[in-house]
Amino acid sequence: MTAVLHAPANADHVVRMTGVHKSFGDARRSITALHGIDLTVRPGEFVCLLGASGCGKTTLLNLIAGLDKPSQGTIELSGSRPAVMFQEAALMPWLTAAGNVELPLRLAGVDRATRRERGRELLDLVRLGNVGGKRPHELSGGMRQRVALARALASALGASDDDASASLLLMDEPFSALDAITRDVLQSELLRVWESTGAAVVFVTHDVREAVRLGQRVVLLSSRPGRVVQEWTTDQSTSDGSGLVEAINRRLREVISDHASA
Ligand SMILES: Nc1ncnc2c1ncn2[C@@H]1O[C@H](COP(=O)(O)OP(=O)(O)OP(=O)(O)O)[C@@H](O)[C@H]1O
Repeated sequence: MTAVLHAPANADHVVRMTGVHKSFGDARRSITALHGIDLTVRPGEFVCLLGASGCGKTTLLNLIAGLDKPSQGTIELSGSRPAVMFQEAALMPWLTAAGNVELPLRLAGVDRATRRERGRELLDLVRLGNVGGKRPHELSGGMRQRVALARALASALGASDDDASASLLLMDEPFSALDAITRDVLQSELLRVWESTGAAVVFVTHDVREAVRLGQRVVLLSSRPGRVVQEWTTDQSTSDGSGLVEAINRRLREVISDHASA
């Protein structure tokens, strides 16, 4: 069975994937990118998807985002369509930072006064309240990613935070093109923004440290075809996470070498 379903608004999950397979190509030359994925993300949860290059992380996000359809299995979504943020900010160069943040609201038919106010609020949230009038080429890479985050929040949350519990933000290696210092700053900014909005986040990365720092749960995918190999719950209150980073790195190395010798 293949289906993308809509769960009731008060569901105990923002997305539930059951037995999801994804293949590309035709019967003669087919690539299986994902094999039997079962994954549930609860409202407000922060889940990191970790795996080696080519294991199907982006494919999985695209399926949740509705940008592609599963070959088999079901994907149940509650709330509205998830918002996506990519490695590149992909801002509209002719719009100001504020104009970019307001764009999803404009497309959703939100009136001008409300979207101006909401745009300002979201730019303030990502600490860019003073650059709303600048265009993307006038901003640093880190600032552009902050604008992209504010725009994704506008798309996920809409004109107010009232229904944030059903919102889902999908992030595909959003900080991997940034230098280490900017990445570190943006990771803590993202945690602050996540805590203040209450939206759920699915964050794709191949960086174990980043996954452990950000996620409440880290889900490891095998090399292609991607399957869920193991999951860890992080408990950031009791340790600095270094033991967990080491354990996940060990498992990741095993997964990669199993694949190389298969
Ligand atoms: N549209 C497509 N047509 C054919 N093959 C595809 C398509 N999209 C992805 N693939 C293949 O599916 C597999 C998974 O790709 P995907 O981009 O999801 O991996 P990934 O884990 O996100 O990789 P990376 O970390 O390098 O970005 C790869 O082998 C890729 O070549």
